Amino acid sequence: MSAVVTLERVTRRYGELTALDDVTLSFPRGRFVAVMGPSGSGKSTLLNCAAALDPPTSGSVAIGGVDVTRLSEARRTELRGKHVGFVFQSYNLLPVLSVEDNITLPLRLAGVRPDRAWLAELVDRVGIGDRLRHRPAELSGGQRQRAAIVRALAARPDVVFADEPTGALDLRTASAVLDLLRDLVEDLGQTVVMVTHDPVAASRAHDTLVMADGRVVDVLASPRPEELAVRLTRLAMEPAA
Ligand SMILES: Nc1ncnc2c1ncn2[C@@H]1O[C@H](COP(=O)(O)OP(=O)(O)OP(=O)(O)O)[C@@H](O)[C@H]1O
Repeated sequence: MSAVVTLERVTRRYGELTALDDVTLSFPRGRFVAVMGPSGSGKSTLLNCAAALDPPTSGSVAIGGVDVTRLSEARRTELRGKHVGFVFQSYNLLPVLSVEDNITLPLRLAGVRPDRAWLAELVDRVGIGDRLRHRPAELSGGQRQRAAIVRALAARPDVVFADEPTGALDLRTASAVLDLLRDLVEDLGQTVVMVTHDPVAASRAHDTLVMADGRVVDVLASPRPEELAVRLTRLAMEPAA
């Protein structure tokens, strides 16, 4: 399995605090990987480093074979625009733009011509074809997240990072969005890395990384939600090293 994103001995410190502690891992192409762990264990820091948003204090990160730790801020921004997609808990859609303009905005900012056939396929797949001319406020939470998923995939990125993508959704809508993400991985070979606090959400991924104190302490293949819940409860009860 080829790796889309590779972290080699990545450490991220904030002053005295080590948020990410010598992490080496890779995200294989076409996998859906969940990242779990207690609050403060380093999940967001891992995501930010792996997505070239935040440079590590030491170690290296490669996306699509390019060592992003050696790039200038401007080149990292350019690389993200073309190779990395993002999905957030709060959707991050611009309220004044139509859904369609929201979807194509990152492409236009990155100077990439939208591939209309690809966008039509994505829109059709996620089922928001009749909502493109609406403003985000006129959509349900689930529809907004579907629009945000189309936006994330529009540039055919190497990898999509999703930070609590179902955190603001009710159970049924969340389940449908997770099905959609899993289908995009299975059918299109997309790579998705998802941070979540929800063991049920994580159980829909192929693999789950469990973090504690800035390290990856477990990699579980297709874990059951109960198994994850027990593991996380134990970690939350363990005193920090
Ligand atoms: N910009 C920052 N400045 C200083 N400390 C930070 C910064 N970002 C994160 N930290 C610290 O780094 C550690 C890891 O934070 P991180 O946000 O990665 O954890 P997390 O697992 O995502 O937590 P949560 O589940 O609560 O979002 C925490 O102790 C946090 O306080």
